[in-house]
Amino acid sequence: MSTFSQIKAVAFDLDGTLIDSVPDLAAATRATLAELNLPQCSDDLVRSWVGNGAEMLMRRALTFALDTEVSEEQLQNTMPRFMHFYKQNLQQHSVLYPHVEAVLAQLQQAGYQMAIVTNKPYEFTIPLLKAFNIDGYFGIVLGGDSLAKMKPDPLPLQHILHEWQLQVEQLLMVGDSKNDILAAKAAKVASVGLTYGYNYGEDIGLSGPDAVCEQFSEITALLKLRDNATEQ
Ligand SMILES: O=C(O)COP(=O)(O)O
Ligand SMILES: [Mg+2]
Repeated sequence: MSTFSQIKAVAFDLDGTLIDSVPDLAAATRATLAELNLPQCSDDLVRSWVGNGAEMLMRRALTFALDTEVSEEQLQNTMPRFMHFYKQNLQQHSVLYPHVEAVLAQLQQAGYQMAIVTNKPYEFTIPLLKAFNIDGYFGIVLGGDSLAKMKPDPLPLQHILHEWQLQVEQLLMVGDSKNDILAAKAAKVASVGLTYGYNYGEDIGLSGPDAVCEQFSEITALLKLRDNATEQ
């Protein structure tokens, strides 16, 4: 029996999995640093800082710009400015990755339950899903601040298992970061690692997901769905 044969529900990561959000995260980071008269950062640097939520992104940005550990006070003073700038432009430059919409539609049609498990703050997650018109696919949406702990902690996936009364063999986590794979392993659910996203510049295969995909459309083949998502 294949690892994926009993899957009934899929939990998707958001940034670097469904949406290439770095351009807008980077713009908000730069606007925040500019306001503080601090040195600027490239999209590539920001890409290497994404993965542990907005606060950690800003902590990494400030540590880079100040060239020293940032104080808790400075971080807490800066966060509202970053949140303000990002909220203003959540999807100006961000895009859905290829085939995302078609695959989600196909999975929905095939009867899979779908959820979002992101480390992004919840207040940004819903507007972003709505902006790309994919919010209707997800029965549960968890942001990094929705529960007491975020990925790589297993809590968000355990929450989904509990809410949907699933056995561990029935849930699949799909993500681009080792935080997704570690969370899946800790929750004892299967995982797929995507190579095109953000993983601190590391090879996602090194985290040991059950499968590695180069494109989102490969998920349908893993779940043995007829692959018509990309046949248009
Ligand atoms: O906001 C982040 O740092 C990462 O978000 P993600 O969990 O959707 O990849
Ligand atoms: Mg991600």
